[in-house]
Amino acid sequence: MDSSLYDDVGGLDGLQRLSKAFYDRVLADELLVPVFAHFTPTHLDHVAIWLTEVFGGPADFTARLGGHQALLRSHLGLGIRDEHRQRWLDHMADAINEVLPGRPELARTLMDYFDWGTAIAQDVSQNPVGTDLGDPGPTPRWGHQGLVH
Ligand code: HEM
Repeated sequence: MDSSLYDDVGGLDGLQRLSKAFYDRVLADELLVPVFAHFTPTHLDHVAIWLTEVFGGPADFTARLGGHQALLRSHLGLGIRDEHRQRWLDHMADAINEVLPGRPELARTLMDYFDWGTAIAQDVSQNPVGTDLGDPGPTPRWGHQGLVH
């Protein structure tokens, strides 16, 4: 399959709609609101730009927003627990169903990424703000067969 996941989800526009549908749910959830206490609307755009790069679109998160290391650093000190991560995944699955309905195979591939990525976010979040994470390497890329690199 030659198309990127980025193309399959409808490019940046599709990812912005996904990000919006996701945060509408997160910010209405009493379990998650304390974790997202410092949410600002830029967060929504930044997530769409991160996913653009991961799913094979332009590398704008690396060019403009600090790349892989900045993404990891955003999660320092959050102390994400198992139930936070699970709820995050539940909201993402619902948001995918809303924005990309009737595409179970695509939904599964996207959720494979989110399953993988949320485990890393949870792990990193146990470290205090300011922890030196070293060089995590380039932003990961995810395709139809899973992790590309
Ligand atoms: C694949 C998994 C994930 C991705 C792609 C992701 C993406 C992002 C991005 C791009 C940012 C930076 C936002 C900005 O610069 O404004 C961010 C920050 C953040 N993420 Fe995640 N995240 C993931 C998992 C999680 C999980 C599991 C949680 C908690 C349950 C979480 C909670 C947060 C919080 C609280 C912030 C900082 C909020 C803020 O600055 O307003 N993330 N995330």
